[in-house]
Amino acid sequence: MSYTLWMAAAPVGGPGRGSHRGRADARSRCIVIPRGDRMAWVERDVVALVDDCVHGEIHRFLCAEGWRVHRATGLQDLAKQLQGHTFHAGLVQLQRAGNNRLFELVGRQRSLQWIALSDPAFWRPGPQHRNFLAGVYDFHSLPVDSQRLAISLGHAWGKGQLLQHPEAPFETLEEYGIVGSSPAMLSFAHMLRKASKTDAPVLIAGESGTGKELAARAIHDMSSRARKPFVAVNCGALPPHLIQSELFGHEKGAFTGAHQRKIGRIEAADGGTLFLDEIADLPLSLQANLLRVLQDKVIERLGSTQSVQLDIRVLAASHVDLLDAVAKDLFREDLYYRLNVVKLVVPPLRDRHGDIELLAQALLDKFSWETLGKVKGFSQQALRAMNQYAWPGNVREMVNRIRQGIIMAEHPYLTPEDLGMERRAACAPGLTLDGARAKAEADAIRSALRRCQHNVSEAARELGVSRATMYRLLERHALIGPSLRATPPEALHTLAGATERNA
Ligand SMILES: Nc1ncnc2c1ncn2[C@@H]1O[C@H](COP(=O)(O)OP(=O)(O)OP(=O)(O)O)[C@@H](O)[C@H]1O
Repeated sequence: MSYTLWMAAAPVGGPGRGSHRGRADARSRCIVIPRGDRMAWVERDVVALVDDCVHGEIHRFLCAEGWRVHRATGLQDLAKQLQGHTFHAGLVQLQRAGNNRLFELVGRQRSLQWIALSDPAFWRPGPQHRNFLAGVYDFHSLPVDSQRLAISLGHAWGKGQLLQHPEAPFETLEEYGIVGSSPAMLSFAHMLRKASKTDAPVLIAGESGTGKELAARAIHDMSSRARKPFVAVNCGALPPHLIQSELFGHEKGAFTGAHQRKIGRIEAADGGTLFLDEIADLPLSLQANLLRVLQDKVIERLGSTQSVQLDIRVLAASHVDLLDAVAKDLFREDLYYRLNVVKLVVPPLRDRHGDIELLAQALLDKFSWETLGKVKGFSQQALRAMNQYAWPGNVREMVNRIRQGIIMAEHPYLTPEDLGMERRAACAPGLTLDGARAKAEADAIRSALRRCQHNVSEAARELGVSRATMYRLLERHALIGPSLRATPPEALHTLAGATERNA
């Protein structure tokens, strides 16, 4: 059975009730949804773990609004009810049962959307609640505003119903911290799930900050190696003179300063998954050694002639086009084909239509505890600015902007200025898509530079690009002002040249 999409946003009893195409029928405890020329009747159940007082407050109201409330008497009863019935929405009171077993139980439910009721005087989120907070659909302070609860319960139920729908071909990756339900992300999630079922190497491509490392982690967590180590190595961040010993380890006395045996990162991943991020930055000399690891699953520590047999799965990521690097003799072709058995491409944020608000809200939920919930949401202007922006630094840029906004905000609703997005970021009429992207990119760079007092390295970090890429972008957008010209021109060229490989 399938329902029209707007059903998820058709709360019962909220403001504008008469204008909604769905209406509640309290006697039959159903929501009435017109589908084409006929009506569909859908029963709406909600499971609730709340104390007597809250139950008394909400039970009558929710029943009158057409909800069937299944009250759990405790954690065990909740677990039993969840096993015996498919719920799309749940209510959980945090002050009463805010313990780890509850958070675990709540986090395990895939499609069920939870609404948390809490009394801020009794329950305050801490860092250990991050995952839980990111997974909860909505929060309400006690005493409950019934009208608002009915609205968000309607939304939560609709979302849960859509996610649980047996005909839905794709599932999101939210349980792995990857937010997004746009068609591009659902299709990516579908492929990622398939990739996780094998032991084959996976090459994860995608622009900087799109979530390649998160994707690698999700593949590992879904795989049969989930209980074994996940070792991530950023090949671009290792100093060239240390890279071999970092990756392969060394024996005592292998070189001056090698006072004791050291297990390298590859060996540390034995039994689990080795994730090689920014693989294009691996020097050619080490690419040959890595090829051997992939082919024979053996390594030799520096200073040793003994081979160590390993059982590892290799995942690699790159934001540069590796085939292009192969064509330029910067990357070994044989290694490329060894790594590229399965290829996943993480879509850039600008192509994830519909995900911007979802992601922004999830990030706000994740980070707002840092200021004890001082920030409640986004202003309409901020949402518009975010939706119109090209996000050259992808999700990482969004993370940075929202964190900064939360810290700097003077009001409960973040404005475009709090996010470092000027209102004029909106597209000017007559601008082509490429023109709009270029303009947005230049605006983002200007704002980042301003925020970082024109410190190029810091601004590059904030935007999620390398320093070399940053210089190339500065040149492209003619943004190299007097303060930046302090960098010697030859250094600029070297950097820009290096970037051709990277960007
Ligand atoms: N879909 C997502 N949902 C929630 N957070 C995300 C998502 N994608 C990325 N992030 C967050 O964005 C930041 C950047 O993600 P990540 O490091 O995985 O990107 P990357 O593509 O590996 O970047 P790079 O190419 O620079 O290595 C991290 O803080 C990550 O948690």
